[in-house]
Amino acid sequence: MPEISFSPDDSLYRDRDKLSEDYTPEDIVGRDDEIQRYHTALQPVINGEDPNNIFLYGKTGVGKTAVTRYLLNQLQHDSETYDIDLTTVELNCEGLTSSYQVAIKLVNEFRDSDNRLSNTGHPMHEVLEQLFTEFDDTGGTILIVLDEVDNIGDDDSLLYQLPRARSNGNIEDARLGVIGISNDLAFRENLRPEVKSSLAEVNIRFPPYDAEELQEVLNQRVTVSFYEDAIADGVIELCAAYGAKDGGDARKALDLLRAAADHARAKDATIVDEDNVAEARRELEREEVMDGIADLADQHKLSLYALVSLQHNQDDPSRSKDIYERYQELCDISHHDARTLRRVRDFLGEIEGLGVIESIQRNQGYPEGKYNAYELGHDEEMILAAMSDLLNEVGIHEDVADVVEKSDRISA
Ligand SMILES: Nc1ncnc2c1ncn2[C@@H]1O[C@H](COP(=O)(O)OP(=O)(O)OP(=O)(O)O)[C@@H](O)[C@H]1O
Repeated sequence: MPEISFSPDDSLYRDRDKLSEDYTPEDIVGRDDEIQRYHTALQPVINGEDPNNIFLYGKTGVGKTAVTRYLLNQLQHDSETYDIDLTTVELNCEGLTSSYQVAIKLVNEFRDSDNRLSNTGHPMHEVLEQLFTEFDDTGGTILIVLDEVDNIGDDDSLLYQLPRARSNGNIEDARLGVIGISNDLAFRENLRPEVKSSLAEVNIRFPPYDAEELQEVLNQRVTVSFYEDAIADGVIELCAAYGAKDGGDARKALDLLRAAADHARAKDATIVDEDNVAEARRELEREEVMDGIADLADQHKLSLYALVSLQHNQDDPSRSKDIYERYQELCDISHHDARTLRRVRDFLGEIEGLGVIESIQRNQGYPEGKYNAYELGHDEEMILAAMSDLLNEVGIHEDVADVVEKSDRISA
């Protein structure tokens, strides 16, 4: 073993952790209107009145969670000044797909480890009773933040019960407010009217950031994360443009900046430059495409596999009827039911939406008319590596045997 392989290197980063998801920025920039509305909606807490139920919605990475943490920290601080007894509980509902599961988690948020409810085997009304008891025992004002609340799906009875708990006499000694957060815009629309009216007393929409706002977010984070002059001109603009193009997403912009800085650090550079950003961007886009392929359903993967295997030995784009023939062959081998040509065309359209393949419209003239042909939008090695699970199941088509060997090395 070499004497020393890892050693601390901090010539670039002042504090890299401040670029991470877990860090709550001390200052929130570019969300003044939303903060003002949110602040107003939380004001009853400081007045010792019943809190509003608040619903925040907007796409991913637009600051819903960051602004919530920022304002609740502030509220907690100010409550102490005015002797208000405030308890806040933040629960991320990812993976919690029913009211029952969320209710159990909430009960457990109020309990210590030797007193927690197990995940199954309790009638819902008992879980609710225990939850209401926890609220009353805690007393004062309780704010429950349910982040990614759309995970709860159609089984939303808890979202009906919580806002009504006090008026229905289920709790007496506590004032309860619910803050629901969602990036699934359809979820709010599809809530039952009686849930919508109580859960979403105050609605606050978080719009996507524009490039200028993202520059503000990045600049603010640069000052706490990097040493002075560590970021070359143009870097912030590039990262902001990337986030703005991709849904006005601050997380994307920050992730790109961090990835670019990691590239610079790996080269022992003391400045992050535009080349580092370009390199990091290629890498992030590649990861995104690979994740997109890995998440495809088997039928989509079979259609894609058919195209990859055809394209390996030809320069011209493949016609859907040829792709379909190869697809049927692959379905036969792997005992999947083959769908119709029309469905396979739909699958190819969806895969095109991920940027994995590209379609080209051809016109053959009479009698064939117009048709779509497809080619790959990324290297075949990468695509095959991303669907190695299907390859294990279907086996390796002879046309791509040499590529698979290479892609195994990529995914390893
Ligand atoms: N206005 C802002 N100022 C500073 N940092 C911000 C701002 N908005 C977002 N961020 C940062 O961007 C990242 C994503 O933001 P956040 O988690 O709040 O988004 P979100 O809208 O809750 O997204 P999701 O719905 O995916 O959870 C976090 O690291 C957050 O700190």
